[in-house]
Amino acid sequence: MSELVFFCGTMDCGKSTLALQIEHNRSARGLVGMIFTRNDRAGEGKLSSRLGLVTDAVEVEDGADLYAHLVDHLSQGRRADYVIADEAQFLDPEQIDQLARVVDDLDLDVYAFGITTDFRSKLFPGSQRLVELADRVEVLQVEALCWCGARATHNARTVGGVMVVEGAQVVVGDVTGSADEIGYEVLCRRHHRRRMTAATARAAALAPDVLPVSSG
Ligand SMILES: Nc1ncnc2c1ncn2[C@@H]1O[C@H](COP(=O)(O)OP(=O)(O)O)[C@@H](O)[C@H]1O
Ligand SMILES: Cc1cn([C@H]2C[C@H](O)[C@@H](COP(=O)(O)O)O2)c(=O)[nH]c1=O
Repeated sequence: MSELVFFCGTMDCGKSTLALQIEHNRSARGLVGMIFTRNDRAGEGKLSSRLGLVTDAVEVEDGADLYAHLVDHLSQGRRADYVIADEAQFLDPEQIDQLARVVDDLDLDVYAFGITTDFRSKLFPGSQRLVELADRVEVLQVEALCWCGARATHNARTVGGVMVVEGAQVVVGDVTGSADEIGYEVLCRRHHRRRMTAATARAAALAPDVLPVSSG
């Protein structure tokens, strides 16, 4: 029985690496995958991991019909034995419905990978639809860590290391942003709520004691 599986986690927890491993293991056995992505940091039509691996993929455009894309592909006599969709948080809810239809009507496994929540800890619409429709939701086991050592569960957007809470939902970027550009940092919930990033925690630790010291 084919399935729609949503592999999720914070940024930088190994989702794209797992997508590439699934692709590698299946193609090593002669299977052919249809790989979708959207807004990968490596550029259009790429699925890339921070471990340095990258593969070609179909860039999903606004309004593209993923079910129709597969039907066209198959009716041209070309193969697709399974589907991978990386950066699935950027897909429209309708496109997630199309992926569910690929599972049900074309009997192909669909493996979707993405972050569930944005920098304000709100669900991305595509991820919400995946949680609603997936046969299985798998949280990645290699956990990313907050600067405090706790499991990172939230994605913060930063400018110069300082967490921001205003802005567009979609801004492509990385967890290694330079000082003045928009970047991201994964945090535990406590530090996301307190807007305390590694940089602001470091600055607070270095600041002179704010409590008055008096002998009386
Ligand atoms: N130099 C490295 N050595 C070992 N593992 C690394 C290295 N750089 C990155 N990683 C691993 O890659 C993970 C990020 O993988 P990636 O697939 O790009 O994440 P995601 O798609 O979830 O954002 C990190 O959490 C870490 O486990
Ligand atoms: C939190 C958050 C992230 N993004 C972007 C930043 C990256 O380009 C991707 C996540 O990629 P990864 O492979 O999981 O690291 O999403 C965004 O646009 N908006 C956000 O709020």
